[in-house]
Amino acid sequence: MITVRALTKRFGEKIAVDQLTFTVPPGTVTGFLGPNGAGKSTTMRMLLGLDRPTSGTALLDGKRYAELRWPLRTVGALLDAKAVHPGRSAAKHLLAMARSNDIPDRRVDEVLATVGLSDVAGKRAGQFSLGMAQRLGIAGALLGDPAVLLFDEPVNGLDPDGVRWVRQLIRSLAAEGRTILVSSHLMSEMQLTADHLLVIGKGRLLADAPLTELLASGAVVRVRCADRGDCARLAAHLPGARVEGDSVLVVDASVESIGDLAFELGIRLHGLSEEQASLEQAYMELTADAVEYGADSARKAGVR
Ligand SMILES: Nc1ncnc2c1ncn2[C@@H]1O[C@H](COP(=O)(O)OP(=O)(O)OP(=O)(O)O)[C@@H](O)[C@H]1O
Repeated sequence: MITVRALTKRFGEKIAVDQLTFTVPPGTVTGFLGPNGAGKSTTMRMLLGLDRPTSGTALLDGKRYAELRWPLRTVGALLDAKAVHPGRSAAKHLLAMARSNDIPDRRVDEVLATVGLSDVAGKRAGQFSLGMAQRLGIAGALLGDPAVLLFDEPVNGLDPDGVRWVRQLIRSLAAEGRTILVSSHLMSEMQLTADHLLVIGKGRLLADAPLTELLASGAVVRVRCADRGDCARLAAHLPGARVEGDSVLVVDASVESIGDLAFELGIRLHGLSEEQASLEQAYMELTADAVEYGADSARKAGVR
């Protein structure tokens, strides 16, 4: 279980994480989603004792990282796959980690087999491709058989086979009852991996909901008008409605209420249907104001 309470991190004037509160229960994959610079890595670093919170708490199974006698046996993490001594072999690297946490040496061979690196155990980590380095990082995370696992952008830079492998591994680790927090800036990736989503923007929590609920919240009613000119007239009566060609798109409204409204206004309709917005759309809407260097902020700043 991960418990984060009013967690805040300032770097000088900049607030990277702002009063973040959430819990991550065991047995499910929780996606930690937000645009670049949203504060995902900083939150994970505070959970791992690598950054000190300005205020608030970040707990792993009820304890701060610094209170854990053998941290690798409670929490495994993949943060920066390339942060490995380049001259050390994969096996030596893992052996050093194991011994520092009183983990039996045999775990090294076990985790190397789990991630498919047994054949290159003696090869220097500096010669590893990004995909291999990522697998080595995951082996290190699994070494202490921890109940809590943190993965920061685990599929970044992987080929399609690697991506599929990481996804399956993460799902199976959750099925074993572990607590899994996995960050990404890609909704499409989270849609395939996570059961539950924490969405953050500019350090603040924007959504904490099951994937299915976020999908439902993106429902849109599409109204096709027989006469295009009527679209604008209908949209004017519906807050938040948007005209798109011969259609009006409306969020948070029922087909019945829109049908009745069109009837009252004497507008002929050629179509009235409920559509599921893609998760990508729901995410874009949630984070529209929270993107640090997105197209939108560039536009607001007058950049073309
Ligand atoms: N050591 C630091 N000193 C100053 N500012 C920092 C530091 N670390 C992070 N930040 C700032 O804090 C904010 C959050 O960064 P963070 O890396 O946590 O975001 P993120 O959601 O992980 O983004 P990304 O997907 O780009 O890694 C950013 O604006 C970043 O520039």
